[in-house]
Amino acid sequence: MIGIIVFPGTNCEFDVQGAYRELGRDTTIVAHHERDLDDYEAVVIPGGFSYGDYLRTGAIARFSPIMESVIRYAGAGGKVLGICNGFQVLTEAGLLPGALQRNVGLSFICGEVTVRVEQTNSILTCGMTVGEELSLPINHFEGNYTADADTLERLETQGQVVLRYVQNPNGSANDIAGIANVEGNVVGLMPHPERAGLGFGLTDQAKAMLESLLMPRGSRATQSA
Ligand SMILES: NC(=O)CC[C@H](N)C(=O)O
Repeated sequence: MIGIIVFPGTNCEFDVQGAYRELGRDTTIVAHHERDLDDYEAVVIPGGFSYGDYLRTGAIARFSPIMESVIRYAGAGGKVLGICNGFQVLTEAGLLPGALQRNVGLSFICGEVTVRVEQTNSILTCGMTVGEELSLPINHFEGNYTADADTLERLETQGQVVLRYVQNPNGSANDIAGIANVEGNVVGLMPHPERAGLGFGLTDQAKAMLESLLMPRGSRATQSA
């Protein structure tokens, strides 16, 4: 069972639910005021505009009761995936380094991007192949990943950059589209794999990405490391 966390303003929870339903996986919606995550094999924080993106995107959601549980869950090795606004919440909560700032050009972008898989040591990419490229939808205003030089250096040398844009759409440092924590059990990305073909059938590569979340830790990553 996958727990999908919603805050006021989240709007991609049913996309995530629909995608996992297509994969035959059960999901439950978990409200921001709840605290219990024990029953879930993975937790997804979906996209949207939590608390209207007021103050700074993700900055209010991080104070929700459920985020204390997410921090504990991640600390115990639980799998946490943040998609778009979910990525923004994870950086605000300190579960991932850096921040997402406004896109270069200051426009909301909505379209398809090609991303390259850079690492297979994470819960998002363990069923994929390094160097594999795939097309994923994006729609965001604040997807421009930034971090100080030392953090960027650490992300690169420790293999925490899991996805990179082939053509950078938003000004993200080092073309970063998604990162993991050192352990690989917490991942955030700006593109939306759950929407890749949603309504028409998910693409095979999006399926592989979403299925990765439910693979036993280390199963494929250890083989390909
Ligand atoms: N699709 C989304 O999750 C949007 C993310 C965020 N609120 C932004 O515009 O940057």
